[in-house]
Amino acid sequence: MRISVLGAGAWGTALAMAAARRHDVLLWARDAGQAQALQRERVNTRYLPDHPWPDGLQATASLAQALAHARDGLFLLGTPMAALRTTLRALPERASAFWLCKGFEAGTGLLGHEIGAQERPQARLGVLSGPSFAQEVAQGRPTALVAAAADTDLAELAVQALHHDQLRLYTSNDVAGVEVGGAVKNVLAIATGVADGLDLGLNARAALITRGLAEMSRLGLAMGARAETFMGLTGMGDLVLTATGDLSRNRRVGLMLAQGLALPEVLARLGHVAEGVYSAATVAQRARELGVDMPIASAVQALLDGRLAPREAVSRLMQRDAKPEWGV
Ligand SMILES: NC(=O)C1=CN([C@@H]2O[C@H](COP(=O)(O)OP(=O)(O)OC[C@H]3O[C@@H](n4cnc5c(N)ncnc54)[C@H](O)[C@@H]3O)[C@@H](O)[C@H]2O)C=CC1
Ligand SMILES: O=C(CO)COP(=O)(O)O
Repeated sequence: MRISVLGAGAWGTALAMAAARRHDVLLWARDAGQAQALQRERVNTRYLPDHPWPDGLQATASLAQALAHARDGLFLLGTPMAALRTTLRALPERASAFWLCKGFEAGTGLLGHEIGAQERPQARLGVLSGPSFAQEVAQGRPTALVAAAADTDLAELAVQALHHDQLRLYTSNDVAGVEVGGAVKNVLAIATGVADGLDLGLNARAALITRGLAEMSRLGLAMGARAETFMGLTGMGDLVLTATGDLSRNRRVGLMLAQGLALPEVLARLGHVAEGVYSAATVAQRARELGVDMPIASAVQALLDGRLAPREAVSRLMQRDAKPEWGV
């Protein structure tokens, strides 16, 4: 199969490497210098150093070439959420594509499938998500992902592209559920990073993860998702990974904020995108519109906006009235 991966960050590169073991894969980097370096060095020194490329992977800075390459194959969109709309707009009208980004679009508050319906209504579109640090996938360590699409044949195309010994692909048709899980877990990972950075303990972290999962599920159900999706890989699975794993950029944002660093300094040190920073406000916005209570996500947003200091954000959560664990 011919596959083009658009966006040469850590995750786009890791999946391009995985697919290239069995397919003809072209990785598009928007920066010509970066594309030349990738092609010459056959390793992504900036985003995924120490992981040499398989023979089946080539890089280009020509978007036209990348679009032609997978015209009848599969596109994997590896840009951050902020670039998903423009990337979708560049695709052929009837392309088959999965995006890899996790978040709500800043400003509009839309999920990927809602942007896709606006920009490429005739294309076959889906989302690839699940607990998966790029670095571990590049190392060939066992990982499970979910390919979610309304079109079952399209989900099967993702399986053909990526399913192999160390990478297990599950399929789903709950696109909204898979996307809400991926977007909200990033915001929650900032919260557990803050709690761990303040040394609040393992009890606090378990409470944040569990109550965060309840918030994620409430929002998802209000948006038409299915409850079981939040118990699966793209809900609980990705939340546990990101909230506890130090490879997570979102968790590291929380850890650094707890040390007292200002957000611009945190982002400069990170050197990668941390989608939770950009999604926190839109999670809160969608929750407000739908009348869904999301106290942890709201506290993270207040922290990122500079309205609360890390300890104040924690106090705000602890001072809430007692209530039943389930129900309103
Ligand atoms: N790194 C990981 O372990 C995983 C990341 N993701 C998601 O994948 C998405 C991308 O993340 P990473 O690859 O880790 O980010 P990264 O920070 O490593 O790289 C981002 C890449 O996107 C490129 N980019 C930014 N704006 C662009 C535009 N307008 N057009 C083309 N390219 C553009 C940058 O040049 C850079 O190459 C995020 O939404 C992230 O949440 C999902 C699963 C795992
Ligand atoms: O989505 C991820 C793992 O599934 C990566 O999380 P971070 O963006 O926080 O590193």
